[in-house]
Amino acid sequence: MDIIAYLASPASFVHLATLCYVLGLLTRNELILRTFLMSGSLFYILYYYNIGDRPLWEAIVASSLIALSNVPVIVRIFKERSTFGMSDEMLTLYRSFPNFNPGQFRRLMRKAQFVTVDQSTELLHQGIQPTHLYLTTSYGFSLIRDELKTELGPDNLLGEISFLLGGPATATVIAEAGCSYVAWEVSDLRDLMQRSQNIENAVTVLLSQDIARKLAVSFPQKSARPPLIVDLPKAVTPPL
Ligand SMILES: Nc1ncnc2c1ncn2[C@@H]1O[C@@H]2COP(=O)(O)O[C@H]2[C@H]1O
Repeated sequence: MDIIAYLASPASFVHLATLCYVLGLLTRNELILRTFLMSGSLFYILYYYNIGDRPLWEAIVASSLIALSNVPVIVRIFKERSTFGMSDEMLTLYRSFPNFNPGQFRRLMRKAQFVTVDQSTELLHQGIQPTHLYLTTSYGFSLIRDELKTELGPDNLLGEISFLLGGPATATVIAEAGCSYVAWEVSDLRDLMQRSQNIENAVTVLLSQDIARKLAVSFPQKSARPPLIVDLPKAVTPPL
């Protein structure tokens, strides 16, 4: 049989369908797997349509349902991996989350509040447990610790130390009139992290990197509290 006749015959469709299924099942990449499974189902549909005197409609409907069931998952994977449809404002903000994939970033942003301050507002108070974590998106933030004061600009996380350590704020932060920030309720963030291990990892890395960046330009005024030393029970030597 020459190649043209073979490609036009129903046998080629079933061979291609099988090849797609086999290649799909050999990969661990979910997008490729689902694309192969869908292509395999489409070749089966062509096969069932052409194999007999009349199309095998029952088999065509079954294969169509199998092919279609891949579509929502393929769309979801695309949305996870692509910034398609994000506004310019979101794309700019996304640069502050380099270790998040677009899907994780979208989930995080669904919990965010975007605030522009019209009068001077205290966001964090030294010694008091914060209710929110903040990301500055403009200049105009005053950071006050004990008798020291400095100004902070955009792209700074605020409240990440108490978020990670579970203690009170280590400084007071005041947002001056006109400045803007993004805020997350601590409880929403913890909830999100509890539901997704990947988001928990991404948030932890983001906060740790922010602290490391701040530490790189600070000098200790006093020594940090030493690690807690716990008296562990002595190991019992089993009798011989
Ligand atoms: N040296 C610093 N440089 C920049 N930001 C700081 C510094 N010290 C404290 N902060 C911020 O001020 C916040 C006060 O609340 P947290 O201690 O939770 O987290 C703190 C940091 O986000």
